[in-house]
Amino acid sequence: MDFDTLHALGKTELHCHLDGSLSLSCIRQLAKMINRPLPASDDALRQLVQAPADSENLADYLKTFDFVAPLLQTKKALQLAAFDVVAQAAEENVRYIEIRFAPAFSISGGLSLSDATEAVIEGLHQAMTKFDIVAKALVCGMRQLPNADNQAMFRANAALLGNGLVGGDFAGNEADFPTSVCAPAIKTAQRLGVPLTFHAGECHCPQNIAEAIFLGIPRIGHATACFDQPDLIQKIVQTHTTIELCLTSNLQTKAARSLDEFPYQALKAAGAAITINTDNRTVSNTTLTHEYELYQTYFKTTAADFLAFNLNAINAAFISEPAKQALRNRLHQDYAAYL
Ligand SMILES: O=c1[nH]cnc2c1ncn2[C@@H]1O[C@H](CO)[C@@H](O)[C@H]1O
Ligand SMILES: [Zn+2]
Repeated sequence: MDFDTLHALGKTELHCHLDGSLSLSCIRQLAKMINRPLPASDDALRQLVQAPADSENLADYLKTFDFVAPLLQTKKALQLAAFDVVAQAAEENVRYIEIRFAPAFSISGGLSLSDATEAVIEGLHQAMTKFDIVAKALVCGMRQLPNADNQAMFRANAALLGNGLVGGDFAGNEADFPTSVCAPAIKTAQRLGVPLTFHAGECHCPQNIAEAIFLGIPRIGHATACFDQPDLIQKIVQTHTTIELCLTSNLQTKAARSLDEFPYQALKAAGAAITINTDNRTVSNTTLTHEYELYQTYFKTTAADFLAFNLNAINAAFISEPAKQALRNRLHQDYAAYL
């Protein structure tokens, strides 16, 4: 399929970070609101908000997020940001998206941990009235924060579940803070009834994936380190764990040092539930359409495969069964001409 066809096809995305996906025009608007000077040329700005080409690891990649954090400290800013990311997704015919962000990174201006989420939800709702898309929010605990902080974040947000907020995640510094360190906060989120996904396997550490599955987490972001671990892949399949693959991001963080270390082929051959995601549209300089094009080029992924991955995403989405059925019907229509 050519790029225009991939662009026009209906798509779904489970793994997209708000702060890593702001358009340059939104970044300019938010910077203006706090009188922060930015380079005049978009090329120069892009250099500041994209991961450096020579990122050596996840920690390097994550440094890029420091640039945007000061821009996301008011309700208005978070609302505009959420609207902006949904607009980008809708433009490339994403029908369902879950957008994640870390409330703990948006409280330095006086917002509470739930104010921040309410503002994001407001932006998502505004975008849904304007565009043909369903957009939901996930709140991220951060691995490097104390468990008490992540527990407080999930407690503060649990009351918003079902009203635009549909679940939680853990992101951040995986190399120094393995899954076991986060277990107390994971268990708190689970006790509060927060459906969870979880970043794991981005630092050549299959154990972090295994532990997350052992803790009962049904979705794993990345899971890159399973590429050469057949027993772990079997575990992923047996437990029906859904994997949120992020190809471009993995090549940048060196989670996969080459395409051979990307787990797509191994997971697909084993029959695992895989999904295609951008991770960070701006930091990784990508779109979902571009990711599809890469899979087609590198792995000969077909329209039938893309449909199956989208249905996997719908199955794993943190929404009601009737909402899932409506999205499935839509996707079947979208792909019918290409099967
Ligand atoms: O690929 C990733 N792995 C781990 N953490 C990430 C990744 N992308 C973004 N974040 C982290 O998640 C926070 C909330 O959106 C971001 O601020 C960033 O620190
Ligand atoms: Zn991520």
